[in-house]
Amino acid sequence: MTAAPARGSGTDAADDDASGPVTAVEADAGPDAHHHLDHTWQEARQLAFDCASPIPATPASLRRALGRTLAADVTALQDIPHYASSAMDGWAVNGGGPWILAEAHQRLAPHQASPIATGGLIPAGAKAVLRSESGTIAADEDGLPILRTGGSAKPGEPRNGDHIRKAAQEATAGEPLISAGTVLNPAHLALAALAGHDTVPVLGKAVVRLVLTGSEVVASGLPGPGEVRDTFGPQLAAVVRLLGGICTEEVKIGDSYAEWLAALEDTEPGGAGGRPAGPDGGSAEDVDNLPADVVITTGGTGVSGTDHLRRAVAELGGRLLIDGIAMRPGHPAVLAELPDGRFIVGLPGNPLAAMMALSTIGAPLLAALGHSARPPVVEVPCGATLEAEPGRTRLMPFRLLYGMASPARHTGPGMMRGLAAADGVLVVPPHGVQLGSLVPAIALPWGAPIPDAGAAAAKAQATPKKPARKPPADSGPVDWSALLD
Ligand SMILES: Nc1nc2c(c(=O)[nH]1)N[C@H]1C(S)=C(S)[C@@H](COP(=O)(O)OP(=O)(O)OC[C@H]3O[C@@H](n4cnc5c(N)ncnc54)[C@H](O)[C@@H]3O)O[C@H]1N2
Ligand code: MOO
Repeated sequence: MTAAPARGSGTDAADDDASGPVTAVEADAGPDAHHHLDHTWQEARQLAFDCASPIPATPASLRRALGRTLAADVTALQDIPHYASSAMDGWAVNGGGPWILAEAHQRLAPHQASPIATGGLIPAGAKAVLRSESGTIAADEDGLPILRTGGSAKPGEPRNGDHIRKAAQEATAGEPLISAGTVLNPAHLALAALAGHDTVPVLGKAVVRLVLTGSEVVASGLPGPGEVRDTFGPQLAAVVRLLGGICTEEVKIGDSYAEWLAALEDTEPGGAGGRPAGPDGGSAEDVDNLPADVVITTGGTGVSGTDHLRRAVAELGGRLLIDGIAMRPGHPAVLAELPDGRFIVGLPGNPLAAMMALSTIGAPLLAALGHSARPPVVEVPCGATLEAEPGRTRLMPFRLLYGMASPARHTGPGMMRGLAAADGVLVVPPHGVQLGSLVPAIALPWGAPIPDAGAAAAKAQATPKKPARKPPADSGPVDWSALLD
């Protein structure tokens, strides 16, 4: 097998050596075929990663910072706690009892006490807090109220310092609390608030705008003949989020060129009929007002009179970085860059084709913009023999059965059933795969990582072992795919 002449650095070994020669192939022949060479699957993936630089760090409000990666250490802006406070409801006291009651917050002289609530500021002069259940208010001989220990008070209570939370107990001003590189969880956000921060610096992520096209597409109910239910609205924003982008807006347009051009021209956040796309949209804070870094379109990548993507990109002065990938499904996928720096990811309209195109070029692009490594390609033992299909890589959703990858059923370009049940996607090289041999695979954005049998085998080879007992003659791999429903 030939190693890939990678465009740029960081090519996965699994990409190269398991997927055959990486030479560009002729686009499908036919009256409307494009007169250019398609990129191979490997080239497209690498190019989509290499074309983008990480988006600079930005301040994010605490509510928006969950799951983001901290770009710089968070330090305490002042002592935490920044004042001594009471840990109990009761009285702040100075010295031993009985105590004369003073006004709250007033400096306490010896044998004076004043009422205090949990969290209340310890007044000057106070040495301890007496819990409310350990004290009683009585009248002295002159009928004035005095505080005495009683109730559940233990002997010697209160000792100096009892129930006082000292200032700086948790941290002193300037102390680092959360390290750069941490992926922020809810407790980190609470700690940052405690430390006095309103925002935290986070690594940049791509802001993504979705443009869903097609006048036949209906968003709810049962579609009539010639209509289709929208499969992108319910999933795309979520998948973009799983791939490391922030989906701020979703725009639906019909099939006219004017609508296409307007949708791609529009850089106004929240402009032209857009609506917030799921949980990342909504109430205005940081990201909602940022222009998109990436526009993902669906449909219109084909060659019919209503397929306007390439023309709109050209009219806007953009350039096509990828115009067709030698893969199936998802072949007509497009990656373009506009003069203002926005990337356009053109996904085919067929639902499975779109998701395969998104995995191929959208995932590495969003990873590069979002400071992440390129999603890995691993190797799994193939549970079926897959014939050669010269000139194109096939992306096949698979189920793992007894550790072997069996291609799922219902995986036509317009289907979602196979992907919905899948454990990952096989990247079948043009020369096919023999039953039992290793085949490259990628994980699903929402799925568990796939155990890398290739890496495990390489490790086992590197570690000399006792000779294994000879396997029985009939112990070859079994094609389990008949078990798939
Ligand atoms: N003469 C040729 N025709 C086609 C070719 C070709 O090479 N020559 N390629 C085929 C392939 S492969 C694909 S993929 C599609 C690409 O189509 P488009 O990107 O132009 O998408 P549309 O034509 O708009 O739609 C295709 C298909 O997808 C349905 N669709 C669109 N949006 C949605 C949605 N939101 N939810 C569900 N389904 C959607 C649409 O109704 C069509 O059925 O072109 C082939 N044709
Ligand atoms: O590439 Mo189309 O992507 O077969 O459906």
